[in-house]
Parts: sequence; C-alpha cells; structure tokens
Amino acid sequence: MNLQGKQVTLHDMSLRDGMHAKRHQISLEEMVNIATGLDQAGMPMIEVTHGDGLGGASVNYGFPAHSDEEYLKAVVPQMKQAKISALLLPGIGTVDHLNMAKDCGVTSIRVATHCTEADVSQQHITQAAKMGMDTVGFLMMAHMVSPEKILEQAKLMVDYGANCIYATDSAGYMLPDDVTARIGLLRKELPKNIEIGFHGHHNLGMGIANSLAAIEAGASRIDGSVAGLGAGAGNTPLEVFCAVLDRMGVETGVDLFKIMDVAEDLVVPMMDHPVRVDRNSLTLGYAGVYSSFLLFAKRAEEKYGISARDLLVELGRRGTVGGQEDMIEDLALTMAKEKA
Ligand SMILES: C[C@H](O)CC(=O)C(=O)O
Ligand SMILES: [Mn+2]
Repeated sequence: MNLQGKQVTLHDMSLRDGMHAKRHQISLEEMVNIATGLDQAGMPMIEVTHGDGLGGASVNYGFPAHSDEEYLKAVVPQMKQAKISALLLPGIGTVDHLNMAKDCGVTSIRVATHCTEADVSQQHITQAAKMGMDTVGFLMMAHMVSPEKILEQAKLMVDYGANCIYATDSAGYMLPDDVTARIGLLRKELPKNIEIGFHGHHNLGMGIANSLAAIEAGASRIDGSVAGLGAGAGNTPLEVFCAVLDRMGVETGVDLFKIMDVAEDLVVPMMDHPVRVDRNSLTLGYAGVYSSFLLFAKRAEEKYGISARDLLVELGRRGTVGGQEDMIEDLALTMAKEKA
C-alpha cells in the first residue's frame, strides 16, 4: 500500500467515545488536561460530548459527571490550535443543544444517524450548515447495509448541507475490504469538495488496518482515540496510528512522541478497565453489535447471571442498533427466566 505524501486530518474521540468506557464519568480536570495535551501535540480536532452526543444525559444512556455545556466551557477556551467538535444524534440532541454548542465555541458538528435513517438529520444538518459550522453526516453501523445504501443515505446528508460524510464502523465488524467498498464508493460518487471520513472500533483488532484502507480508498479524515479509549475494545489507537502513518510518509501534523505521552501519562491511568480486545469486546466485533452496548451487557451479566457474551451474540442476531439500550436488560431478563 502506498500512501506516501497523502494528508489526513486526525480526530480524537477519547473525550467523547471514551466517555462510554468511563460510564460518562470523566472529570472536568481530566477533560481539560487531556484536551490540552492533545492540543499541544498538534491534534487538529477533538470531540467533547456525552458518549451518546449532546443531550445524552438520561436514564437510557447514563448520566455524566458534568453537562455538555460544562465540559465545553472548560475545554474550548484552553485550546491554542485544536478545533472542538460535538456529536449530535437527532432525537437525543436538539437544535437548542446545537446552538448551545456553537455558543460554547464548537466549530464542527457531527450529526449521527443509524445508516438507514439519514432523513432524520435534515433539521440539524441544515441548521449547522446555515450557522457556518463544519457539518458532518455520520452514518453509524455502516456494516449493516450495502455500500450503495450508504451512498444513497450520504447523498441525503449532502443535500441537507453536510460538507463531510463518515462511514462509521460502530460495531468494529468491518474488514478492510468492507471499508474499501464503502469509502471507495463514497469518494467516487460524491462531489470532490465533500470530504470523506472513517470512524473505526478495534473489536476485531482491525482499527489500524481499516483506517489505512479508508485512506487508500479516499478518506481524508480519520477518527481514533489516544490509548484507544472508546466504546468496546476502543477506537483506532491514535498514537499507534500516528507512528504507522509516519512510517508510511502520511502527513498528520501530530507530534508522535507528545501523543504517546498523552496516551501513557494521562489516558491509561484514568481507565476504569483495560480497554482491549477481550472475549466480550471481541464478540461485539464478531457479532456486529453496537460497541457502546458492552458495559450494559456486563452490567446485565452481574445482575441476572447471563453471560455478557451470550447476550451480545443474541443482540447481534436480532440486529439491534443504537438507541435500543433498554433491550439489553429486557433480553437478559427473558434469558434468565428461560434459564430458570
Ligand atoms: C453514539 C455512538 O457512540 C457514536 C459512535 O461513536 C459510533 O457509532 O461508533
Ligand atoms: Mn464510536
């Protein structure tokens, strides 16, 4: 693979996707310290929000240590060069949340929908684009449908005003050929001024390989997390990815040793559990399950005595998607009754 001379914008997820792995309990001090470290390392984009996006604080998704507004107001003023993004899932986040994020200094908004539901993003994408924000359409669970379907949904988002489209491997299920097919088709068919991005999860250990495939197929934005802090087995570990890109002659503008230090000195010490491929996170990738279901399944295992792996396999078989978190406990109850 020859990527020599390509330029890629890296986007750190440790303070948003990483919120899942921390049950949304990152302190303001940790947020600011990590964001500052990333900023100093030259990370161009950093996402700061509840794990499920603006307005995610709820019984269904979990209550965070601080509100989105508190996190954003603490982080944004400290940034010297990094741009702060926020995730927004229509139905969870509202246009009021979007306006609040803009007022806090967020310059990039990523409107996320299930990969077949782009039509629910119209209001938020249109509003963000109207406000002059970097407006991203983020198609989740992109492994569940064909590249053609992803393209159809992406075109809707572009029509609404998105200037960048992500194919998102929320379950960490994809293999490099799956990424190539989706990103390649988006790059071929969408206008050249529309950027393409890829967001991976490392559940099958494919975060780096899939992200490289995405760049080769035409993606110019890649998400990852320092030390991989993210849902499931985490996101593409950015310090590792930076080292690989450096070896391959890809330009990122990120200082490799500085980002290694952020990973080692700041992020790893605050992990509640090792974010790694273990039998449960591996099952997410193998069965094609939404990565943030991991901790819900582990909690249900403790409560009902049903193995998290069995739960995840069944959730994959049923084709559950983000937003169906309540199904996990429901399923555990049913399985516990059947077992009894
Ligand atoms: C709300 C999800 O955590 C968004 C995401 O990061 C993914 O789908 O992956
Ligand atoms: Mn994710």
